[in-house]
Amino acid sequence: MLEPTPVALVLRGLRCQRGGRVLFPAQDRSLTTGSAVWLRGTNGSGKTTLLRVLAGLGQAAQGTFECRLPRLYLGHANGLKEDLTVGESLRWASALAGLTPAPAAIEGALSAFGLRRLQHRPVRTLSQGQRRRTALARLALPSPRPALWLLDEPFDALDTEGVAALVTCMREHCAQGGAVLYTSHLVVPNLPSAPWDLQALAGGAP
Ligand SMILES: Nc1ncnc2c1ncn2[C@@H]1O[C@H](COP(=O)(O)OP(=O)(O)OP(=O)(O)O)[C@@H](O)[C@H]1O
Repeated sequence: MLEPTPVALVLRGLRCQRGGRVLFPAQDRSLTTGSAVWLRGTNGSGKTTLLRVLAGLGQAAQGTFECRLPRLYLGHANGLKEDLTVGESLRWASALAGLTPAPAAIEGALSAFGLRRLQHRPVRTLSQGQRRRTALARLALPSPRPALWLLDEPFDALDTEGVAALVTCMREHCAQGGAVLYTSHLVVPNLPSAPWDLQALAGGAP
């Protein structure tokens, strides 16, 4: 008999609020390891708020959730320091995550996002897409354990090649027993994903 796929995340009646308003109906959901889930919803429906709560950066209004994998959250903002180079930024992000990747792993992650040629360039000289690639490169570092990635609009500012690099990275992560919950306003090609629709409550949208 096949073993059931392990659960990465469970939500039980979870609701979130901003500015004192509850944003969406109670969510009862689960995400399994090895899967990517596309969190969809209109502007203002509460996707960012929900991801931040799941990342431990905000409080739920009601309900609970249980995450059975380590979490890695990447928000809208790239969180880069203007004076660091691309290579230093990746090493800094690794250190913040408690990782000390070997030089070959850093090179591999830079290559995965087409950044090797830019590795000595300061962040302040990068375009928006190059900044996004730099922030995302940490996803291509070898990880000691499968994780749940919580990615808020990770495809923003990426060109076709950047989208393909991130899709490859997400697919490999799922194949290795990780899980991904991401938002995107556009359909992402070649990324099999289960949809999760967040419906704003009346008065919850802009
Ligand atoms: N600082 C704030 N104070 C009060 N309300 C806020 C604040 N920030 C956001 N909101 C409101 O919370 C709601 C949910 O915002 P959130 O950013 O989670 O939505 P979203 O689904 O991620 O939207 P988008 O698709 O536009 O990124 C919105 O209606 C927004 O107006």
